[in-house]
Amino acid sequence: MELIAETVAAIRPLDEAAMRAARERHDRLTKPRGSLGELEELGIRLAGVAGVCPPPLPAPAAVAVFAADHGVHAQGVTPWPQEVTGQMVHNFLAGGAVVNAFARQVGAEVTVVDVGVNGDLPEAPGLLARKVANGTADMTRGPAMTAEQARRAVEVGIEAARDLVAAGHRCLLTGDMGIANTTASAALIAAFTGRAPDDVTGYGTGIDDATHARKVEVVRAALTRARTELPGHDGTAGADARVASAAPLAVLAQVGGLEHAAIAGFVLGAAAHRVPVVLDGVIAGAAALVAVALAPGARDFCLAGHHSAEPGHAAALASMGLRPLVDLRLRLGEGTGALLALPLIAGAVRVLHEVATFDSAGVADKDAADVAAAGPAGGAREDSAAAGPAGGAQEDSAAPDRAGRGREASAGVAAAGPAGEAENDAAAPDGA
Ligand SMILES: Cc1cc2ncn([C@H]3O[C@H](COP(=O)(O)O)[C@@H](O)[C@H]3O)c2cc1C
Ligand SMILES: O=C(O)c1cccnc1
Repeated sequence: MELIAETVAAIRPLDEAAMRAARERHDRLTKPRGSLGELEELGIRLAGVAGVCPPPLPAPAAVAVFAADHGVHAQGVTPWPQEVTGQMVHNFLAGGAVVNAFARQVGAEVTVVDVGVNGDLPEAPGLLARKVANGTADMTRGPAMTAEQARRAVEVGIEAARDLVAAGHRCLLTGDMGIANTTASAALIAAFTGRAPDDVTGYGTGIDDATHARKVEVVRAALTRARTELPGHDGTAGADARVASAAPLAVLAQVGGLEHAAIAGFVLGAAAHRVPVVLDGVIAGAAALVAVALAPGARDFCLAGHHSAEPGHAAALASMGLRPLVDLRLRLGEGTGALLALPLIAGAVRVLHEVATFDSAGVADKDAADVAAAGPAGGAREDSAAAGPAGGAQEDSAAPDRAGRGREASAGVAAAGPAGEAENDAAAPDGA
């Protein structure tokens, strides 16, 4: 079978049993229920991704920076010369970019993938030479890529994910480098979400208002042209999102970039291997729309690292129902926003491995406290009402075998390694 179809077919839903085990475990840990907010949901989802509770820590982690050039650069949508794409690749390989500093900070490995930089790059350690073309064509004048180039670039991403997972990486992060790629991102996001170009086109690396106005018109012109070449398109903006979801690769070829294609493949590959993939900013958001249109189940394997200053990013994340972990008004790309989120993801997982349960720590369970304090959260009150005032705590202390097992299991996390207790939990939830 062809690699893209094979990868899409390999993507399975989240593992419900592992998520149930994680949910139940969260409720037994020595903290008020729900007190870790979205990190609890994150830990539960990661259990579903891995199919085990607790899920593996997201380490070692690897960020893949997909680099490519854009023909639409000729339309004056960015003040930066196209050569900066290749020059930044050298900087990544020398360890001198922001992505390298942040990767060192969180212990992630950086891999740079040349999927379409205009011009030759010398071989170098850390560089995967996977050039599909010397950049895309100008999307205002014709399709950015041929169907074959788009397919091949998606495969490059799938293969990169496969190889990083095979090398032992347990969390993948997306990165990008491509001068003018926020223009292609805006076009993809407009096409897939149906939003208007002026809603989703931002200031990229930093442009003046006149350049921004031109950029919006460039996105509009590319979409208008593309509609005439997409089978089944009636030429109206209202049909964009329907056509994009029915023919994502065709839309990708019309207005996307080679790095968008590769990142879409990277997302699919991570999902097929049941490894979480942390999305960086607007370029990753646009690429993930392509991946999710190809395989809706891939969405559950995506974590939104951060909220970029580019307006299209929020539109892309909202349409996939993903909430960003951090919001620092970054507008850089390279994988920087994804890397900054990694410690939060690790924290969400570590809680499930290391935090003691009420039984094991000898802390009185919540129900007694809830009844006394009638805490502010509606959920807590509901729970105590449902469980009754006698509560799990008393029951637990009256059942030494369960308390004992709890203590032993908790210690076993450190001694026997992460998976031990989890599998027990999944097989025989404690609270049953
Ligand atoms: C020195 C430099 C380093 C970067 N690192 C990431 N980007 C980011 O900016 C580019 C997109 O912005 P636009 O669409 O406005 O050209 C991409 O290469 C992206 O990764 C950079 C841009 C520059 C100039
Ligand atoms: O959101 C991003 O990742 C981004 C924003 C501006 C420029 N480059 C990347």
